Amino acid sequence: MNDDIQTVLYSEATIQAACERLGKQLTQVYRGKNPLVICVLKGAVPFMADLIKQMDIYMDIDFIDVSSYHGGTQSTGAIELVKDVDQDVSGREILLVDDIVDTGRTLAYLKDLFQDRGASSVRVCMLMDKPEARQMAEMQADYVGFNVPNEFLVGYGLDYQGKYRNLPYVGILKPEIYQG
Ligand SMILES: O=P(O)(O)OC[C@H]1O[C@H](OP(=O)(O)OP(=O)(O)O)[C@H](O)[C@@H]1O
Ligand code: HPA
Repeated sequence: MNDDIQTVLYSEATIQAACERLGKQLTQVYRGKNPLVICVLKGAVPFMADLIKQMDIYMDIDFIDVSSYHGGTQSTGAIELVKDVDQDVSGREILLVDDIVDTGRTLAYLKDLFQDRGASSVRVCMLMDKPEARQMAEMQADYVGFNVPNEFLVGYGLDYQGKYRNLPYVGILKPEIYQG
């Protein structure tokens, strides 16, 4: 699997340092607030696991699964709710945790969903922000690990056709992998 990678953009150590920095920041923001921290499946699993270990606060966690890429490199535009959260979000301070904001469509869908359900706040923590790909200009994350180039990335949760999520770093695939 590692042989399929052309370039490593963010090493394991660089990602862990970002988790530590974000975790400290979020500890200050949420101390005493008992937030509901929601992991956006599946891509955010490695980031969620590392981030929450760096947050020294009481919290609840939950999981939601929405999908728009269906395995390929282009957003299909239509967001599908595959699995909802288990908990009532009304009156809760929500922190959405995801691996990447790209076009912004997933984030727009999720913010609307939780605001409509009466959350008292909805903030967003993304490991990566790809600003050049944004189709919804107003969609910004509140806390971001890295601004990334406008390339299709894999690793640390990000997949191509369901694979590469388990790489401990983020990189770019060799072109021949896309060409089959
Ligand atoms: O800003 P956008 O263009 O909407 O893209 C961002 C979303 O795309 C990816 O999820 P995907 O829909 O591929 O599901 P996955 O996490 O299960 O891979 C990623 O994890 C984000 O949730
Ligand atoms: O760059 C990406 N790679 C994998 N999945 C994604 N979902 C949005 N952007 C990306």
